[in-house]
Amino acid sequence: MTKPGVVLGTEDAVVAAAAAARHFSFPPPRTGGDSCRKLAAQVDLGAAAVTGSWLDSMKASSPRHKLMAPLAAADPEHDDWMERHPSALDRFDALAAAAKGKQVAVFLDYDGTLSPIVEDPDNAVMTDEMREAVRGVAARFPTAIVSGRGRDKVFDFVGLEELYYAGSHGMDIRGPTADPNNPNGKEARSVLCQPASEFLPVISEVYAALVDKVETSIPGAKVENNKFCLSVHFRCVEESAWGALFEQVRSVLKDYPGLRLTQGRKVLEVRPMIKWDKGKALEFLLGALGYGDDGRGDEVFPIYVGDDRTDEDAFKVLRARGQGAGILVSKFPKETCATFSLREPGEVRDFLRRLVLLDGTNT
Ligand SMILES: O=P(O)(O)OC[C@H]1O[C@H](O[C@H]2O[C@H](CO)[C@@H](O)[C@H](O)[C@H]2O)[C@H](O)[C@@H](O)[C@@H]1O
Repeated sequence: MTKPGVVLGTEDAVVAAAAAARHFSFPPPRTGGDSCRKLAAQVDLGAAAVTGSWLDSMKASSPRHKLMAPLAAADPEHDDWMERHPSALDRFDALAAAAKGKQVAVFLDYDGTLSPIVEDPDNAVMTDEMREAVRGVAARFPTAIVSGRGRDKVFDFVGLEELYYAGSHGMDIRGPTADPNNPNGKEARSVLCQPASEFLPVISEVYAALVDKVETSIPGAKVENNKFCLSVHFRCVEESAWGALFEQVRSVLKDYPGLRLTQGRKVLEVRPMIKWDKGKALEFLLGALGYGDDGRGDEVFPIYVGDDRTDEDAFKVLRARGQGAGILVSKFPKETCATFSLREPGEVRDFLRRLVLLDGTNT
């Protein structure tokens, strides 16, 4: 079946899109375009892997760019990037017009999107204001959290039963356990997807090995068990020890060819070697909501908000479907497949509050 792009519902949308800057096109072209090159979250772990290239990549995961503050507005790099990835708040009207008449569905990454990045992953709480904004959106639209965290852990942080949760980078999906529009009782929707369940024993084994080898020998390193995947944090590790940390991780993983290594923000992620990522989770959830390839796929307007390399897989899915809005949370110009940008979680909260006010045709 051919998938049509989003059909703008009003004249306003056409005018708004036409007014967009020269490098910016919305709805996005289905094949990606210049700004959507292959973004490698995964790095080769084989014999040819050079520690130097890993180090470059680890440094790139924590860029020290100039802040995108108003003062930086004269910066050509900043201007060019903002032209290609305008603020979702500034372009909210165009986005709302494109969504008109469609079912909005909202997908939210957690760390760096709903909660600010902090040194200790166990302290990455979200504010009550953010929780209320998410609660408001979930009362209007199907809403999912898509996180690298273990599903139970991210649920503990968010604490809203009416959401879908896709933990472990989408390898552990569960539907809502309560319906905000059905105050008379709980509704446990039977959505469940665990494509990597056979890897549970090996992940536990590697977790123990990494704690033993990396945490004990590299000061500041922290290994986090996210159930179907693991995080090796180096945010609190001296940069001079990053190479040693990578070598330790590689020496553990060499005995586990079924696992692969990817990168996030000052974190190495150990994941099963299966074709599953946040993009697949997004496709699964859209299908579960009745908007898969085989059904009413063109009737939905998915909005995906995320800050990390792993979120690029979801942005790519939206590009490929030629619909919805990918929104990258970043203060710095970054290569991305997202269409829009927001600078930090405070802007995400403001965006969610505006979404709640969309007129009634989007429910
Ligand atoms: O997909 P996400 O919800 O963004 O999860 C990705 C990883 O996020 C967490 O690590 C990141 O946030 C930490 C807390 O702010 C920060 O200390 C760390 O440097 C970041 O990489 C989480 O701890 C990881 O397990 C997730 O995989």
